Amino acid sequence: MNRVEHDADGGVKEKAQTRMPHAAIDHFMGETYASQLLAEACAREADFARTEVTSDEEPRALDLDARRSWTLRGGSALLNRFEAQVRSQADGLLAAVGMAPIADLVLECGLFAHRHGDYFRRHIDLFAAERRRHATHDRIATLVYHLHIQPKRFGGGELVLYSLAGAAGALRLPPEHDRLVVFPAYLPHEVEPVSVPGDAFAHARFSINCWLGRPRG
Ligand SMILES: O=C(O)CCC(=O)C(=O)O
Ligand SMILES: [Fe+2]
Repeated sequence: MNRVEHDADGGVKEKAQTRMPHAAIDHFMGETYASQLLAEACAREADFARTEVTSDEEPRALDLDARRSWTLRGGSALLNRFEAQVRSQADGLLAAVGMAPIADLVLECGLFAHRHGDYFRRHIDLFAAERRRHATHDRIATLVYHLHIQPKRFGGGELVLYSLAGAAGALRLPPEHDRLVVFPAYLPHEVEPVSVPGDAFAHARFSINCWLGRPRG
């Protein structure tokens, strides 16, 4: 046994950090931004469509067994602002999960909503094996920025990180308003089912999901 496994509480955390490297940054964008983005999301409810996923066969298709959530279609100046903030801090965000800076960084960002009954089953964000031919870059790190009305009106929706070794533990992160979570794109994870009493769109679990990637040489 190594030193970490002999440790008390702190050691357990350290072990989880080794198996499921992640970082959480509170107040990442600030309340003014978060409430503006929530207001925009609600005003544009009609621009949200069911999220599609990439499979081995197809670059984009609905697969409601794997993923039930909603994606904002069309651009957003607020999303662009988030992207600019991430770009300016990219090296530090990568370092927070033990990853090296990425030359020619590629960013993919989108705004998502999980409504009543929605979820995203266990998956990795990396396009591996056959799926890889559908993309021109490789995802290196996943960023998830959670936001929702205060106080929170939904239940569930925990982001669960798993170690690569599968059964060796899981880390359940409740979505916290204005918090950014960073983890390597190879780490298996899921969004547990969300329950939104009444299912008002404004009460949904919102998130910006953003990937830091590297163009393929
Ligand atoms: O919303 C989340 O917490 C994570 C979503 C996710 O896993 C993804 O979009 O790939
Ligand atoms: Fe994911």
